[in-house]
Amino acid sequence: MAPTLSTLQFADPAEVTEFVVNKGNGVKGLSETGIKALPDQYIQPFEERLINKYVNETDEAIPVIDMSNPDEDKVAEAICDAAERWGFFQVINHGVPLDVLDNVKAATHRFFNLPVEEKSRFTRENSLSTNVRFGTSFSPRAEKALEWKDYLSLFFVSETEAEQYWPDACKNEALEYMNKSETMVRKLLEYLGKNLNVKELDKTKESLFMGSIRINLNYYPICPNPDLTVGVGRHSDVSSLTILLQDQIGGLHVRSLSSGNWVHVPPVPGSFVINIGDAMQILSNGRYKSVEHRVLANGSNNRISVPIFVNPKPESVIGPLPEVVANGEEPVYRDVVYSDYVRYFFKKAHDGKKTIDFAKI
Ligand SMILES: COc1cc(/C=C/C(=O)SCCNC(=O)CCNC(=O)[C@H](O)C(C)(C)COP(=O)(O)OP(=O)(O)OC[C@H]2O[C@@H](n3cnc4c(N)ncnc43)[C@H](O)[C@@H]2OP(=O)(O)O)ccc1O
Ligand SMILES: O=C(O)CCC(=O)C(=O)O
Ligand SMILES: [Fe+2]
Repeated sequence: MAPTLSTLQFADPAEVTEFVVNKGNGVKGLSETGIKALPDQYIQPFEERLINKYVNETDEAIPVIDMSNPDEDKVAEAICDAAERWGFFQVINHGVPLDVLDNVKAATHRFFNLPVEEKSRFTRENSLSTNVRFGTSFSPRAEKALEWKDYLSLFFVSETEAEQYWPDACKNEALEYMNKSETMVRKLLEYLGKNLNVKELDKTKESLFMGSIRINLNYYPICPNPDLTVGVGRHSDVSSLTILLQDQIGGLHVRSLSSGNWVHVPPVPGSFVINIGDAMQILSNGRYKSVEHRVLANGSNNRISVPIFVNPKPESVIGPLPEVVANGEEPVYRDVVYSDYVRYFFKKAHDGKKTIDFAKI
């Protein structure tokens, strides 16, 4: 039977961890007990909190790019410029049908609203596939302070594997979202590649830029003391490109490369937030920037987001592209096997931009 407010007592912090992490209730389960104060293990060090009054007043904003005429040179230029100067931008009129976005958002709520017994079938311990993982925070065993977020992570291997192992509550919608976004993803990579002297997305470039796909469904429940914690701590993604669908609640902040300010990414209906990941920063020898971002916890609303991480193939060796260093430019990064890079990322707590040091010469 599901625990109720009256039966739940968290006499000591270990009981919270047992309930949230080990029993699979997640922070959503904790939030729904009606808990009034943030448990100690979620209290972030002062400097990691993103209290509104400490976010600099700024009129900076990440670019919003209209892709209605994707073959216009100015669209490609705006995207490459944003990738160099911000590492982040939003796209509108991107060609992905809006009902596909609505459906995957509804499916995200459907999955997280399942009873804990159902969701727990997909925890690291129980999941029948290592490609499907329901979890909480980022890396609970490595973190000193936990993050106020639950997630379902789906690594795409094949339609057949997804059909067999992904949760029924969301698999069709997640697959459709992934498939219907492919044309836009190719277009974005084609623009970014051309600007690096990559003439076409041939098989080699395809496996470097978009050789594997992971979709995460993120759930940020209402938090009792949002100012003391974070939804997601400062990090950069390890992908080549991330396509993020957010709902109307807001809370994502990006570090401006020019000022160092934390800049809010306002929800724009029907848009995607696109960001450069570490793999693309490495392949472009630092021309495109994977930028620190983080998510505020929220005291009044539940929030969801659905990132598609477009990555190199796990076995790919990534380093600065020959096309980029052909003109004598010094490589800033060494060659690394992509799965080694990702394992290094997942094994430690979020730490801003430090993961990329793994590949620095
Ligand atoms: C969760 O909160 C997040 C996530 C993020 C993610 C940002 C990204 O950019 S994700 C894109 C990552 N790239 C890929 O997935 C493509 C390439 N994939 C691979 O190379 C491999 O699948 C692998 C990820 C390296 C896993 O390899 P494998 O040899 O099978 O090793 P495992 O034993 O399964 O995992 C090793 C270790 O990694 C951690 N881990 C694995 N998967 C996840 C996951 N989906 N979410 C969280 N952590 C994961 C885990 O520690 C594993 O060790 P365990 O002992 O715990 O099993 C950004 C921000 C966020 O807040
Ligand atoms: O939820 C968001 O807005 C961003 C989440 C994120 O940064 C991630 O999953 O990597
Ligand atoms: Fe991220």
